[in-house]
Amino acid sequence: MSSERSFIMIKPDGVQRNLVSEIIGRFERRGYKLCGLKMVQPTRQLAESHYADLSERPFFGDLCTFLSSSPVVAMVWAGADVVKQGRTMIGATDPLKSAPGTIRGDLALVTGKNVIHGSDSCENAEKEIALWFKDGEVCNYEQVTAPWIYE
Ligand SMILES: Nc1ncnc2c1ncn2[C@@H]1O[C@H](COP(=O)(O)OP(=O)(O)OP(=O)(O)O)[C@@H](O)[C@H]1O
Repeated sequence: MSSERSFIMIKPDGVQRNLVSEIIGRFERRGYKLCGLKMVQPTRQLAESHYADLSERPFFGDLCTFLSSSPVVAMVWAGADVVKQGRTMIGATDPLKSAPGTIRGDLALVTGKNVIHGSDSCENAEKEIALWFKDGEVCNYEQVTAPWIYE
């Protein structure tokens, strides 16, 4: 059983479009364990910190304005290979290049409104969890269904 964790965020468009249960359901049904969840309207500063790696890109300002424009659902999911598998479930950055069956391939059309974020490495996942969650807000518990999910 893996303790790997990923930071997954339903962006403002996903919340406004009532896609929260659809997205959470996909991670639940896959077998992943929900360890943290909160709704928050990010400050501009939090949005800029989250996307700091993109600060030199021309779309950085618009991206941070968008992320702080409305509430998001911030989550921690745990389980086997969750960082890579989460990215696969999410699909390509450009929804038009995302395969059907992926979240973006099924639910989005443009890069600037691609409904969800997922960590791109285990190291970044832990950094993002520390940025978005305070101590005590993320739970570490035994998933009673684990023996029915893992060998
Ligand atoms: N060329 C672009 N024009 C406008 N927005 C962009 C562009 N490229 C990326 N973005 C936005 O910035 C976000 C972060 O870009 P990144 O390259 O890290 O893609 P990603 O890892 O698929 O997305 P995320 O970090 O949100 O999971 C994208 O999800 C998208 O919303």
